[in-house]
This record gives sequence, structure tokens and C-alpha cells, in this order.
Amino acid sequence: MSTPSSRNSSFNGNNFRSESFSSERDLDSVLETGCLSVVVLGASGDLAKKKTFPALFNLFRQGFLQSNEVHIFGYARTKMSDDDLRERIHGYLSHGKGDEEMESLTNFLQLIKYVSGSYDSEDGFRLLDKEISEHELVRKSHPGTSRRLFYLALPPSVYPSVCKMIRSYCMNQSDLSGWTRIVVEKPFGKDLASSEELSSQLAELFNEEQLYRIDHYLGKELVQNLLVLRFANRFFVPLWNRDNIDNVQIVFREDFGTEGRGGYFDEYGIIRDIIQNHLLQVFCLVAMEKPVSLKPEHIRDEKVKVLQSVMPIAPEEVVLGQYDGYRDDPTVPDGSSTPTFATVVLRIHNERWEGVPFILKAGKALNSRKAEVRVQFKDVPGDIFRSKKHGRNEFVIRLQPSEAMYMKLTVKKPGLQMSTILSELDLSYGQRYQDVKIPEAYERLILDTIRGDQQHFVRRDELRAAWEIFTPLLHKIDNGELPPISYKPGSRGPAEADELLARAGYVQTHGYIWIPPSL
Ligand SMILES: NC(=O)C1=CN([C@@H]2O[C@H](COP(=O)(O)OP(=O)(O)OC[C@H]3O[C@@H](n4cnc5c(N)ncnc54)[C@H](OP(=O)(O)O)[C@@H]3O)[C@@H](O)[C@H]2O)C=CC1
Ligand SMILES: O=C1O[C@H](COP(=O)(O)O)[C@@H](O)[C@H](O)[C@H]1O
Repeated sequence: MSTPSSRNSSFNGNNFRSESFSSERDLDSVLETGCLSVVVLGASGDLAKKKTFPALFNLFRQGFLQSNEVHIFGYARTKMSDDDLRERIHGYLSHGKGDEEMESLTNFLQLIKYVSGSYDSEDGFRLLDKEISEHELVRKSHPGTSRRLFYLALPPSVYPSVCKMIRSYCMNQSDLSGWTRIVVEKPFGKDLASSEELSSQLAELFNEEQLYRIDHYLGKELVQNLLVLRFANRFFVPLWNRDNIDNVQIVFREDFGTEGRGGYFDEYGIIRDIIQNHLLQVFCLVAMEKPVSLKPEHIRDEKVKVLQSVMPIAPEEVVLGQYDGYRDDPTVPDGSSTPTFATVVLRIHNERWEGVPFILKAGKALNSRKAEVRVQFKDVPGDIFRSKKHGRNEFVIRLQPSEAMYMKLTVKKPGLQMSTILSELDLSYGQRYQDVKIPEAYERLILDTIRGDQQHFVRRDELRAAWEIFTPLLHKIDNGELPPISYKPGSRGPAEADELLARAGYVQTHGYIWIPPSL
């Protein structure tokens, strides 16, 4: 079988980078070859086992990581052997039972080596460098041509020291055609000042091209589809503005609480955990102007512009909640007033969106798990069918689960009578693309880091603009000026949030539920 890299061995680093913005960026057309070391720092943690290693395994299975080129290193303080780490992640690597699948799993696990060390000591990182260099030597990599990817699956508090250590002891030794790249997770800072401080610390060590600020929502299939939908369809181009759209909701719901991550969560809260990053990235793609091209810099320029056009958040357009029982988690302080739910209305001061509320809503321990964008259109002027009673036109993009997009529209009720009902045009991915396995967000984004494509990563000025929007509100919350309203786990969240939604202009449809079609 020809594999992605065996088909493209002639690509060198420069060709690859200049091609990477092309709209034809097929996954299998732009891989570099040569020795690749992927280092997962914080390998003992939750993200590493649930997301990072499984994503690496999926890339390996599909031939995007080749055993003759790649080696994977886990690094953390926990004392454990290579086999201990393999054992720890094994259960999270989904695979079939066939011989080939089992062989692939075994081969993948054999690529993993574990190095234990602290995040601020020379010894640990020297040892890590020694292990990486040995692997490079075995692979007969020419000095300076190797590729080193450091994935920081760690709390942000240790990013500066870890980056310092990598810079001092673990860099690819020359800049021939090799590289060293750093992937950092969110939350990147706690407010504008701390984020800028962190950015400056990292900028002293690495340039912007080496830093990949990951936001895994940007790797989700339907999030990646947003620009295509908006700018490749004549349907939407003339409608996507204040003349036709009444309000937009971007919603994240989880039907479970903080589940063992209460200690982390309590320091951040739902706005820093979900809204300031994941939902705001989706917001950018829904609201930004058309980029000049698909070059990462052109796209990110437009995202920055729309973020800079967001007006200060009005406290009366915010509802915060905390679910009953949140404080029972022993890692959460007794008197915590950290919000686990928030609805925040953003308003954009520009020609396209003046007056249109963008309602960002996120909550834990709610009645369902889903993420979606809901674009609600204005009523039809001079309505002769009295169709208003059914509800408005809505275009819904279901990011997860059951990826889909559907348009709620009024049609004639089938039958002899001339009456109308609300129905839908439905594109459900499970039904329409039955043979396609939708890649995990992390899989796609890690591949992008290896390919050097920064389109789906957050640029420093974008991050700054995002914090500028939320910092005043977050400071108010931190100072106790906006206490959360309690809500029952398994509910819709505080009733006040629905009231805010109605005040913002959202008209709820009664008696209509979209049911994902079954096969
Ligand atoms: N878990 C998730 O679902 C998601 C996580 N993220 C982000 O990914 C990053 C990692 O998250 P996650 O894996 O959940 O975090 P963990 O709390 O599991 O931490 C990862 C590892 O870091 C080390 N560690 C933990 N706390 C500290 C500390 N205070 N100082 C130094 N080292 C520490 C531990 O390794 P050891 O003690 O062995 O060194 C731990 O195994 C975070 O930035 C998080 O916000 C983003 C999206 C989703
Ligand atoms: O970043 C985070 O995301 C997850 C939700 O991710 P999803 O892909 O399952 O929607 C969330 O549970 C977690 O609190 C947050 O840190």
C-alpha cells in the first residue's frame, strides 16, 4: 500500500510550507519525511491519555506517522516505566480485533518511550534530549534535519519553565530543513495581563512560527466547514447579515459535571474553560468577513478584526450559574462562586452585524451534551400564511454529537388542506457520508502541526483580542460582583438565561424537535 509519506518523498520543508495554505491541502499530499520525534509532556495526565496518544495512534494507523521515521516520547514527573505508560494509555486506543489492527496497535506501543523528570530541572531535559538524539542517530538522520514536536499537555503554570528547558537543552541542533515546534494547550493565561505575560515569556524563547496554540474546537469537522458554508454557497452570501439574521446562538452543553477536574476547573470557570476560547473561535468563523485567501495569515487577520469590533459586554447581558453539588467535589473550595454555566451576549460594532446579538452559552451538568450554532432569521415581512406561529427560519449547525446541519423552514403540510408546518432540510453526516469516518479534532490538528500549517491555531494578536473582550467581565466575576445563580444538575441551567435569550430576541419554536435521521 502506498502511504502518504512514501508517495511524497520529494517534498522538502520549504515547498511544503509554501503549499500548505492551498485549498487543495489534501491530507495525503504534503507530508515531509525524515526523523520525527513527538514528545508529550505531561504524559501521565488526563489529556494525554484521552486525546493526545489516541490521536497519535489514529495518525499512525492511517499511515501519517511511519514507524521508520517517528518515535514518541512521554515525559512527566511520575515515576513509571515505558510499559507502565503503554499500559496506562492502552485502553484509550480504539482499534478493531483483526490481526492487522492488533499488529498496528503493538507496533504503535513499541514506538513509545517514557522519560521521567521535573519541569524545571536541567537533568530531566538533558536526559530527554539524549533519548531523542539516540533515536535520531538510529534513524540515521542528518544533523539538523530532524523534526521535534513538543506537545505541552500540562497546566499552563509550567509552560514558561518547560519552554525554557526545551530551548536550552532539547532543540533540533540546526535549522537545515528540520524544526522544533511547541504545541500549547488552553487556557492560555487567566486574563489579558497574565496571557500577555505568558506570551512575552514564550516569545523570548520561540518565534510565532514555532508556537502552536491549540484550540481543539478548530479541529472539529463542522467548525472547519464554517468558512466553506459561508463563502462557497451563493445561498448564504447575501443573507448573512443584519438585514436578514435576527440573532445567533453558539451553544455548548455537557450533561456531566467537572468529574475529577474540579480543582483545575475552579481556578478557571466556564468562561475561561469554554467560552473565551472554543466558543469565541466558532464566533469568529461565523461573524468574520471573507478572507483574502485561505492563507493562515489572511484568515487570522479577519478573525482579529471581528474580535476587535466586539463592544464591551454589558453586565445585564450576562447570566451566570453554578450547579447544585459542584462544591461537594473535595477539590473545590467550600465557598466557591466559580460559574459552571454562563450565557453572555456579544455585540459587534460593524456594518454587517450592528444590532444582532451573538449569544454564547456554555454549561456543565445540563440536560444534554451538544454543541451547535443556531442562526435565527427575521420574520418574513407581509406574512400571508400566518407561518409566524410555527416559528422562524433557523439554520442549525450541529457540531456534535451527530454532526449535521439543518434548516428549519415552513412548508405546506402534505394533504388536501392549504396549511403550513415547520419542517427541515437536513444534511446529517451519519446518513449522507456513511463510509466516512470523521477524524477526531486532535488528530487533524496534530497533523497540522507536523505539516507546519497554522491556519487552525490561535495567533498571539487573536488571543490578545479575545482576552480584551472577556477580561473586564472576568474581573467583575473574580471580585464577587456577579454571583452565580444555582441550578439543578440535569436542567437547562438558570431560568434567567432563557429570559435573557428572549430579551435578546430569540424566538423559541414550540412543538418542533429535530430528530437526527437514523439509517
Ligand atoms: N483534560 C482535558 O479534557 C483537556 C485539557 N486541556 C488542557 O490540557 C492541559 C493538560 O490538561 P490535563 O491533562 O487535564 O491536566 P492534568 O491535571 O491531568 O495534568 C497533566 C500532567 O501535568 C502534571 N501536573 C499536574 N499539575 C501540575 C502542577 N501543578 N505542576 C506541575 N505539573 C503538574 C501531572 O504530571 P506529573 O505529576 O506526572 O508530572 C499531570 O499528569 C491543560 O492546559 C488543560 O487545560 C484542554 C482541553 C481538554
Ligand atoms: O477544553 C475543554 O473541552 C472539553 C469539551 O470538549 P469536547 O470536544 O468534548 O466538546 C470540556 O469537557 C473541558 O472542560 C474543557 O477543558
